[in-house]
Amino acid sequence: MLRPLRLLLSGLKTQPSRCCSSFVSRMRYVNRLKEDDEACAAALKDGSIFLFHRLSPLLRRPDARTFSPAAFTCSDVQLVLQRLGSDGSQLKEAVLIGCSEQNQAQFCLDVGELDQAAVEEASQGTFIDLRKAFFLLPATEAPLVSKGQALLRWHQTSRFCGASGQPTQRNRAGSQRFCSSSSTVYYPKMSAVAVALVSDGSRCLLGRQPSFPRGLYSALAGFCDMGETLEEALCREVAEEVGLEIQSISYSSSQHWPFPHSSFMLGCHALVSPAHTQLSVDNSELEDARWFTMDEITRALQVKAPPRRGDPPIIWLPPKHALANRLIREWVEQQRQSEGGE
Ligand SMILES: NC(=O)c1ccc[n+]([C@@H]2O[C@H](COP(=O)([O-])OP(=O)(O)OC[C@H]3O[C@@H](n4cnc5c(N)ncnc54)[C@H](O)[C@@H]3O)[C@@H](O)[C@H]2O)c1
Ligand SMILES: [Mg+2]
Repeated sequence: MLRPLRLLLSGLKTQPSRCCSSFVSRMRYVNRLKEDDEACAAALKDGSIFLFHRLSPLLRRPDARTFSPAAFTCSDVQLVLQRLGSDGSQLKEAVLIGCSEQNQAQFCLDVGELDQAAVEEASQGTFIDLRKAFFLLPATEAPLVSKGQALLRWHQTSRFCGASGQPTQRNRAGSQRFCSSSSTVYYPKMSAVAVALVSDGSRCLLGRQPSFPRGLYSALAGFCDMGETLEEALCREVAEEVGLEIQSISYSSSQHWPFPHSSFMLGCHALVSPAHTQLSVDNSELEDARWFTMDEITRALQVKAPPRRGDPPIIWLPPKHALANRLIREWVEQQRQSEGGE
């Protein structure tokens, strides 16, 4: 039977098209939802929604060892909201996060004005602070939750225009906010952070801030200043924090880091001249910085969990989710390859 044209057109709007590779069509679909409020509202009806309570994501435990972010359908969320006495209009506050490989639009929604325990009971999950949740989740799922939280936080802190002081209005997807008084469009922001794993050829340099848990050492990092290149930021931060000059900077990879407020981490490897490895640590920034041998790093990588109170002191490294961990592992691999090649 022929479908009416209106239905065909609405179908085109609410599903990724099938003309290109599935990745391309998903990316174009998400882009369309950001620009078309009507298509976005329709996509929400068929989409999945991740709930947050005052920026803490709702997680479920499919089994004793696994945590996963709870994904709800729009009608599930409506039921939960209705059970708790809400009229469901909050659903309009949902923010688009992306699109799953199953072509389903993904949204996040903060239900912070409802009673936390009541939502947990109705949805059979637990709201867990992102600082904990991020590391409980598999590395494949943590970025989705951290992106959702970052977008929700941005909306909560961007309600007014910096130029006119008037309230801003969001589009349906939540990908931008607009001030009709000053005609300013605001987009979600990230701060760029440069991270360097510095090596002298046989050792690597790690430091710790006073706020780090006991025994944790990480790669040197710092926020990029306005107008700086990545390379300039890395050279400045290493000079400021440990008094060394670096060279041979090579880019590794990047990640979104939700702590404390949405940073865009850019990870690099760098070298110091073996003749200039004497550290001069700025104790206003770092409590300690040291050179670590390959043996020390290999041992530290084997530490599976942070030491508990009363445990003997040990050195441990950032968890797998962190870019610093990746840089350290890449360095170990490079060392192994160069030892094998000698
Ligand atoms: N994912 C990872 O592997 C990884 C590794 C290292 C650091 N980090 C993160 O990188 C971030 C920056 O590292 P850092 O603390 O060494 O930076 P840093 O050395 O630049 O020192 C932080 C200080 O810089 C100032 N600052 C300048 N611009 C800022 C901005 N846009 N936002 C906030 N503060 C700003 C503040 O005074 C702040 O206290 C931290 O949030 C840390 O969590 C992540
Ligand atoms: Mg720093």
